[in-house]
Amino acid sequence: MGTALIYDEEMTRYKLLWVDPACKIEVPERLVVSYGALVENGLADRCVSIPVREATDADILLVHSEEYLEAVKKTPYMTLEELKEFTLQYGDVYFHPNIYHCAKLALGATLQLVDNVMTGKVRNGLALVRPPGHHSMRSAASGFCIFNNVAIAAQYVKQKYGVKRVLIVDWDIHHGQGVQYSFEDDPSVLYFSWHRYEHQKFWPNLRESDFDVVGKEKGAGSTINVPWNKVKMQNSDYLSIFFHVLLPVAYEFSPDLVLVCAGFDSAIGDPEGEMCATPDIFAHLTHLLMNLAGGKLCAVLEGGYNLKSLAQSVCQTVHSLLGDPAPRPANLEGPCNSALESLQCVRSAHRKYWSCLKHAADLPTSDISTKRIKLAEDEEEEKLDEVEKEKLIAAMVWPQPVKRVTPPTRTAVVLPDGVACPDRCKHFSLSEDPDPLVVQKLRENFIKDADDKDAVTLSSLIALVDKMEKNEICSGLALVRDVSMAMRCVAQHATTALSNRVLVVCVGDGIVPHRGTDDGKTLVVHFSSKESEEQECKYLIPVCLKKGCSDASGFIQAVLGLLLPLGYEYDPSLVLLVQTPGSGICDSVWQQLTGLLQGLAQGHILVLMQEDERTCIDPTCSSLLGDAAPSLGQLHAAPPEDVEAVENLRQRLKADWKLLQTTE
Ligand SMILES: COCC(O)(O)CCCCCNCCCN
Ligand SMILES: [Zn+2]
Repeated sequence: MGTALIYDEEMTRYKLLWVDPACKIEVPERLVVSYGALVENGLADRCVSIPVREATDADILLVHSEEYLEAVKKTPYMTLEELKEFTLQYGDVYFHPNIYHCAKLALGATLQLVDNVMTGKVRNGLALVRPPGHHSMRSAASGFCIFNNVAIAAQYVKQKYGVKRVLIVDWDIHHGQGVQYSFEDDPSVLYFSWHRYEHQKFWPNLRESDFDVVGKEKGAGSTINVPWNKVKMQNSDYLSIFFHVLLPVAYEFSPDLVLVCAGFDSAIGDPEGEMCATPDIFAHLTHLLMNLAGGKLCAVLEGGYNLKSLAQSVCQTVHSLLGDPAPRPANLEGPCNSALESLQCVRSAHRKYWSCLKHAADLPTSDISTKRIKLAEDEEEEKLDEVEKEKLIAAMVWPQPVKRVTPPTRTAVVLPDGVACPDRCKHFSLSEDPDPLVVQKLRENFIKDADDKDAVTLSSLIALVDKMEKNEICSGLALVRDVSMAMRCVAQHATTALSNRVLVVCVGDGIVPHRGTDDGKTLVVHFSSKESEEQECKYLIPVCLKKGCSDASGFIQAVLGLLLPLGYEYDPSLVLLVQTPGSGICDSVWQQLTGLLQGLAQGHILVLMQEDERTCIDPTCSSLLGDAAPSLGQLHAAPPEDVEAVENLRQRLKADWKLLQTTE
């Protein structure tokens, strides 16, 4: 299934008609450069183009009041003076004779996207719209917003499709208070927002944007606010919040649909956000959400005012929606102290609502928190006047995102004779006879007793890994007689011949290679049900789960809160995913794991399985080909000893792996 792109240039036909410093950044060029970049990068053509429609009164009244709608209906006929007058009653927003028409198109575009995803015409999509929506309230416009596109979309799908649970992820740098107010007592809509806050000093300056506002009555726990109390947040800060707050809760909640308030003012260069996360981070944020809700994801443009980083961020998002491998998450180091403080506060505020956070630490008591100590340079910066600051931010530079080309072959498979090659995969076998020297070396190193057939298989695997290295093949699956031998052989080849870093993820009670873990060339994470006899060290991490991988909740929480942070910080060039017999892992959990790991190593993942594991071939290939994994359903509480085990492991390892930190 494809990716929808919904855009109409009519939505560029309104703008600020008078002087207002607060609104001058919201310009039509925002849409023009975003759509233009999608066309220029050949992304628009790869999407399914869906026409916008005008929202009806009924659509608008799902969230807004009659009196507000009636008032807005009058604006097309107002003089300039009347428009200015009308605008004064609201904050940081402006009206224009054509903005009501455009607001109906923006909402209509959003609902068209939702309809096409819910009816299965497309898997996911992006609506490129303005005016944005997440600040507008039942009876008030606010923050450039007229109708609350995403809030209305959530009510719309509940009403029209009987959707039980909707997740709204708001990665715009402003708090979408309008969305929060619409669902604060509604447990069926989980609203997550991070936002520049600076202890309430940043717009919209609301007390209810802080981490301890969690929703009301039945909705308690279904509002997650992550305040950024400092600017210059980076990729590591954003990913830490995904790994240790949003994803664990989202998987427990198990939404039927994911809506994204896709504001890109959280990217570097933006005058509003003043953050330092680079546009390629949206490739990962999008990818990490794409295995929820069976892949049903609707992204709707909100903010984003640096035309360069906006265009790049929009392209990164659409690349991921199309299933293109994400760029490697380079140079992640770990969250800054302020982000860590917010992380700890949010996890503590929500531990009584979400079993995945039950073991979260208390609120930070440290009085050295960034709250009270105004660091010298901050005061220094504050002295800079607005104009100076804007010049500094506009002058910010960052690396051009790497080109994201999908290799000619998406998934290659090495199968025993007689096993059919799944659709859309390419059967991989040695084009010519294996090089006798290679076979000789293999025999010496790996195949003492085994027969020549192994030699052929192993040399096929080496050839396959070489082609992945050259980006001719993206991912691979191999069924082998002896997975441990194959694992050691591939790991050795990849680390020595190709001088790469290899992340080896072992699932099941099989044998684990010890090689390569001391020099950091290999990072082995081994999930099993048995206490390991292996000596744990920085690069050899045994994860013992009571019920092994058979308990979906315990396993997936270990993947989200431990394996992904490790993998992203390690940043391998190849992922080796090995399933040894007796893992007990079920297909849908295995597919979630395979899907999530493709955010690493530009999607270069090689799956090794025992040759008699025939039932696993199709689900594995489906995931390797980029299909969304099936939803796991609402997750019950993980076995306490498993949560404990992962928590203890995180505490022990966080000195070496900064992305594992969840407390100051
Ligand atoms: C949903 O709209 C997207 C948005 O969240 O980006 C709107 C931001 C309004 C920002 C209002 N203050 C501007 C002050 C200028 N220095
Ligand atoms: Zn914003």
